[in-house]
Amino acid sequence: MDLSQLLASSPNHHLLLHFSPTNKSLFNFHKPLPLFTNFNPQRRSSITNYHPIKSQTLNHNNTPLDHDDGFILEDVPHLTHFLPDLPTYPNPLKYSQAYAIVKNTFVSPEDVLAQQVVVQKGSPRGVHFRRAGPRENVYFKSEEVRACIVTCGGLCPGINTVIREIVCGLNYMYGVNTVLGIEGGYRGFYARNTMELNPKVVNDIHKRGGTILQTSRGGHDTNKIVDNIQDRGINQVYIIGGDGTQKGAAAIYKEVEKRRFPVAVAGIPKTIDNDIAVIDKSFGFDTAVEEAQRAINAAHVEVESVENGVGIVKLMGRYSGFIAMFATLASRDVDCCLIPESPFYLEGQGGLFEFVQQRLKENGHVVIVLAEGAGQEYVLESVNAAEEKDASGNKLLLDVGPWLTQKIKDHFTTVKKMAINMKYIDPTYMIRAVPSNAYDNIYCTLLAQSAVHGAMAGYTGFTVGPVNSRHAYIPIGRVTEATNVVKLTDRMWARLLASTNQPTFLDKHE
Ligand SMILES: Nc1ncnc2c1ncn2[C@@H]1O[C@H](COP(=O)(O)OP(=O)(O)OP(=O)(O)O)[C@@H](O)[C@H]1O
Ligand SMILES: O=P(O)(O)OC[C@H]1O[C@](O)(CO)[C@@H](O)[C@@H]1O
Ligand SMILES: [Mg+2]
Repeated sequence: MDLSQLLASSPNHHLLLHFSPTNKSLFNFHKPLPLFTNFNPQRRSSITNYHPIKSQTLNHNNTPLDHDDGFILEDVPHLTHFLPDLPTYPNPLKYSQAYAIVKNTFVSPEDVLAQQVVVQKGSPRGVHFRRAGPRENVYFKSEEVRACIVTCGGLCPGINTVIREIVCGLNYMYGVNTVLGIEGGYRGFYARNTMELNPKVVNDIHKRGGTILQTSRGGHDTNKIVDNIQDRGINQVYIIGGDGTQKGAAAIYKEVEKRRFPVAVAGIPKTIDNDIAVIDKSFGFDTAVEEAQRAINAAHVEVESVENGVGIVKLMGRYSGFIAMFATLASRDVDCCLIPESPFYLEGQGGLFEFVQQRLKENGHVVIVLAEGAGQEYVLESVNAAEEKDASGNKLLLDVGPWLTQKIKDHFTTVKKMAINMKYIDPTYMIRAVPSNAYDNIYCTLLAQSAVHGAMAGYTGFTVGPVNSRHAYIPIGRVTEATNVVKLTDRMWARLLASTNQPTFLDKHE
């Protein structure tokens, strides 16, 4: 039995597959753990803590060889899990000019990607995800597809490219003519209009930043959204957004499944903060880092042209300092990078004031890159503000930029009696409102095409994204269970410290 037959015959949504080298077929199906039968994103942590089953091969004395492959496939749901009689059709790509001479047009149902590629001899094979790409059979007739696209959460370079490539991918690869754009985020399903999308309408939208569909926070009402999906006869839903959006997508998928609708729900992860777990990097991040260089460069030019110049550049990053870290690593003009993951302090030995003074003495100027989520506890102390939330329930951050600017000014003028030239730059929205760069445009195309192939193949409740450079279908709960943050114990942060030679702020002396 091959995997596709197996999938079609299984009533379970999440299969735990276990590799056995003694088997001819790559996959040896084990009865799924009950945990996987009713997938609940809230319960994902127990899956993470799951200990791989040991495969025990008997030797010729009938005693088990202690041999642990530890292969785990964290699979995505398929429409046939709740609609077992769903008809299937040959993939139209079989007749596509584009794929005419491609050696392997279709991804083998047995192709998977390893989450960990750095392993030791003898280590368990670990977690794998299903490889993204076109499948030999599809579960939709092209002329019957009614797809929709929605964009939610904050902006990010490349959203329009993803929209464009979903529309063009559906049309050019699968002959789909009906694609609706849902306007204004999740609430647009029930409170706004839709727009018709076709290759002509989306032709040059990738040249613009933002989203032609508009976006919003809050307003997610699962029942109203799924009612609307039903009323409009939509059978493929493409949802572009960050961690909050993906949680919303998981809820939509669950409701669709409960109602047993033949609707594929595909998530495309979007976040300027690069805070989505599992995937290598989020689209638009590269563009944002590049755009941040312009602000850092401006700060550097300003401060090196005056006496005792202090430049501060505030960049986005609520809980994850990736933009600040990568922008710093790329620039070489940054003296110190402050991120939410690495607490800092101002006064005393090893503090920021001491460091600024030292760099002013050595170089005559200093540039600080500050992630917006850094030092929130200090700002809170100084302004004593009540906690506010946005419409989606995300905590609204206090503005650390002006706070730090003032602190440094006060310290040098009143304590050190030293004149400094402060230049504060806040390009936060500018770095995410630009169109995507060449790299991100290609990345967005791959994401969009992978999402289209996955939905056409009947997968649902999945997020698409690169895992170790290859695109995979990932269960939505897997990308929302944790936030991707800069790990101070990883080498990347050490590389930054080695490059800027800034204080680590680890040894505060009270
Ligand atoms: N737990 C949740 N369940 C259902 N819907 C949610 C959930 N969290 C957020 N949403 C919805 O998802 C949409 C976007 O969420 P949010 O504003 O948090 O942005 P995001 O997708 O996380 O993107 P980003 O953080 O990159 O701006 C909103 O419409 C919000 O109502
Ligand atoms: O667009 P808003 O609602 O001002 O939100 C800004 C937030 O969105 C993000 O860009 C994430 O999308 C954060 O970096 C930032 O804090
Ligand atoms: Mg978010």
